[in-house]
Amino acid sequence: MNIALIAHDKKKQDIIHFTMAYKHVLKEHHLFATGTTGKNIADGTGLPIHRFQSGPIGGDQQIGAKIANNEMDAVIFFRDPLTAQPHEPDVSALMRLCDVHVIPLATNPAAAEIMVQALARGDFEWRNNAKHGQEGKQI
Ligand SMILES: O=C(CO)COP(=O)(O)O
Repeated sequence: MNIALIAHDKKKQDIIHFTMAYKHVLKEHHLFATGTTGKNIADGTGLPIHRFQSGPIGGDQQIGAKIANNEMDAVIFFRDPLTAQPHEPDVSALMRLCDVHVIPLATNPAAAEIMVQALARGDFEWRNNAKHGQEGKQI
């Protein structure tokens, strides 16, 4: 599965701890991230991860494009709900696209834990059907 990992600055430590704890699951998947989050995760865990631009300069939109193209299977996005973000429209657009394309989105560690455990159980196999069944179709 293709999994996007994103964290706002005050949540970066949380996502490093999370990816360390679930490295054994995440290493079986293709990982993508916004720039700084990706660097922190790669440095902290050694996991290979494709890094897009940093969020405020377009990384959220690049991940959104992958979602729109049905190329992302899950998004883990540790948002900071207590700090205004200069690129709030991009953040909202990314989450909106998850809902448009029915892509699982976890916005905090409790939800992400459930998501990763489901991933380990094979509960995301329906995404393979969604990818092969919907190619080129409008929704
Ligand atoms: O701002 C972000 C998500 O909206 C995250 O971007 P960085 O991973 O580059 O810090």
